[in-house]
Amino acid sequence: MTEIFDAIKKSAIDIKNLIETGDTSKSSNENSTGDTQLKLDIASDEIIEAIFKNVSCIKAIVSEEQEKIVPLNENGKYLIAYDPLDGSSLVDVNLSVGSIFGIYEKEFTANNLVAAAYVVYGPRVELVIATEDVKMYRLINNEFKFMQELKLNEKGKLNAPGSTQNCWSSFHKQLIDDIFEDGYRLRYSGGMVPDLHQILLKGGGLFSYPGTTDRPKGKLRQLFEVFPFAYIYEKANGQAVDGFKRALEVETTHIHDTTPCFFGSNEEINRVLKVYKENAK
Ligand SMILES: O=P(O)(O)OC[C@H]1O[C@](O)(COP(=O)(O)O)[C@@H](O)[C@@H]1O
Ligand SMILES: [Mg+2]
Ligand SMILES: [Mg+2]
Repeated sequence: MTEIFDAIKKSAIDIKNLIETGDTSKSSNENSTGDTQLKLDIASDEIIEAIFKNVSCIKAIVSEEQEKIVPLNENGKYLIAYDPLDGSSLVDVNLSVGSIFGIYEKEFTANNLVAAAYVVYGPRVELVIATEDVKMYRLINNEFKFMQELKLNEKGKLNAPGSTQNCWSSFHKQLIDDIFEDGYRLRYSGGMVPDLHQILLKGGGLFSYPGTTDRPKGKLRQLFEVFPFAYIYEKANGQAVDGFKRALEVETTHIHDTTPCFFGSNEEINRVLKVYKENAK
């Protein structure tokens, strides 16, 4: 597994350089979810694939930017699903973005996830790795230095509500309004990685991306976005759910499946579970 984390560190340095100098315009392609790919999405994907190819323990990969699973090394043990550049449209306005990695064994399903990691490209580059615990590293002079272990408190102060309000169900809107009523602060940049990183570092809160009238199954992708962060939040003493059950119990029928998702500290997630149980049909 160390080889995989070393490969992620290497790709992070290359992607940081790409973000600083690369072309932020759109390509003429769409990915499997129907998003127009930016040239940066494609270039980040190529960087990661080229680096992972040389890691013998990686059997296959699947990227948010590619339609199919790519076999790499027949005798490898691990499967990696990744979002090479999460929040890529934010590069244009110079907000933070990230890369997300889920490390699986046997099959790309939540119960086979064995580790997860993400990189935040912000004013500083930080890497968070979750195996049994959750550790944060910072890029200093081209090397990742260990900074701290991350643990969530029982309750936080931040609220990050995703999607468009006019597509929310009325009970979801009520839940979010009630949370603000209780004094939570709005912290939502539109980048899942920096938004979830902020909640982790500030000790807690709620990030939600519900099922909506236009997207009943939410927007965020299970393998590349939701499961890796669910793993990280659980290992940091928090929770991740789809409204009714653990996100890591959500079934995957296709590699590009999405799911509604909620990440946070225990108190906020228990509140979500209660409201959804009482209201959803
Ligand atoms: O603008 P919305 O609908 O709230 O969506 C924001 C979400 O979409 C994303 O940008 C999707 O990721 P990509 O940029 O990898 O497609 C997440 O980072 C973010 O949480
Ligand atoms: Mg993404
Ligand atoms: Mg992406």
